[in-house]
Amino acid sequence: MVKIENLGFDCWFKEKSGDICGADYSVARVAAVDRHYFTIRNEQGEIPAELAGRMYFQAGSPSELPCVGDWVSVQYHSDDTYAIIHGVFPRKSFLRRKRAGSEVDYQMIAANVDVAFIVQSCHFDFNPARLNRYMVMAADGNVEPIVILAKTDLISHEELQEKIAAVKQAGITVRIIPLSNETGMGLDAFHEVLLPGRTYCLLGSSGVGKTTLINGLAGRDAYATRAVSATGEGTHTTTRRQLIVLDTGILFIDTPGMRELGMMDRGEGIRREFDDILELSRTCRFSDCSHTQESGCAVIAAMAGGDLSEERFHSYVKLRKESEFHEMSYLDKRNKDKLFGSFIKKAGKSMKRRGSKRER
Ligand SMILES: Nc1nc2c(ncn2[C@@H]2O[C@H](COP(=O)(O)OP(=O)(O)OP(=O)(O)O)[C@@H](O)[C@H]2O)c(=O)[nH]1
Ligand SMILES: [Zn+2]
Repeated sequence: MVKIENLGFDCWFKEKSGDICGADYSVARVAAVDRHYFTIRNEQGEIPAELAGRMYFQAGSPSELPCVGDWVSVQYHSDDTYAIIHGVFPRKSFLRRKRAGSEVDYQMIAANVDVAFIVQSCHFDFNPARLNRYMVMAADGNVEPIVILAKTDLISHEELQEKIAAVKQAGITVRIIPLSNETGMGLDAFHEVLLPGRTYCLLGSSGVGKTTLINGLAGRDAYATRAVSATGEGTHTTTRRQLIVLDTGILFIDTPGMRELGMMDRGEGIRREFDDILELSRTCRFSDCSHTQESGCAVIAAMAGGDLSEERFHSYVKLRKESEFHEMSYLDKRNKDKLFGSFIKKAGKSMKRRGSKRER
């Protein structure tokens, strides 16, 4: 059986127990969140959980509600098969990002992450400015960043030295681990960083080799999907495990928010990389020009005149489609979050339900 300390509950959190956890409460860690459905991890394993209705009322914003990695105080019910979360511990560190269009509203991505590996592939993905944005995010949340330059097998030794120099040139002074899942180079250095009871995450664009790295440590089913029963309503939802405990006692967090971060980033990259096309499209006759058949389309004119290659335009269209898809799914979720009121309504109902059970 693992102890709560093995899950990362160290002195820092213990000191705060008095304020958060009364005698009737136990401590557990949030392992997955899917809207109102929580999965918590304790010494025994994973248990579905629900927030006490009071928590919805007391939270000033959604970012104060528990997220993956948070330590929470809970009470167990139904022979310990189900838990109610009553409080959240202060966060030692966190990863969050500003919600689009807001200066003050944040989306929590994960809490209590000790080290974030910021992964870029040496090949197409390499971009020191983007690395720096991740560095800022880590610093904002008190998370230690380590840079991984992945897929070193795709470039020469000299090119790798240039890339490392470029990272340092960009003002990044943290540790850099060049590695390749293909040749095994650098994997030892990566493994040496990992300590039992500490929590890690991998941040970076899609396709840079994050999953391959984790699978190398954990075996294929580390993040396997698991059914979590939705409490009370008699429905079921399926949540991918977001906090995993490896056999070696090392903890990894991988949340949908982290994936979206990598995707969004790609959108930004596209805007920068294809700024010539964006510039052109500003001079199209119609502001919503699709650049396929419209008269007065500056993009079509540029292609006809040989100023823009069709190939370049097609790769722009392809990448934009991908990134729009991911940004849309993000907006979708954001809108759901905006319905914070519906959270509260639901909480009210579940409070009433529990209240009426007690009266019986
Ligand atoms: N050449 C090379 N290819 C690699 C390396 N590591 C992973 N790949 C390949 O790169 C592709 C993407 O790897 P993943 O591990 O799925 O990348 P990811 O970052 O998890 O991507 P998402 O799951 O989309 O976030 C796969 O086809 C891997 O086989 C490497 O070190 N060198
Ligand atoms: Zn056009």
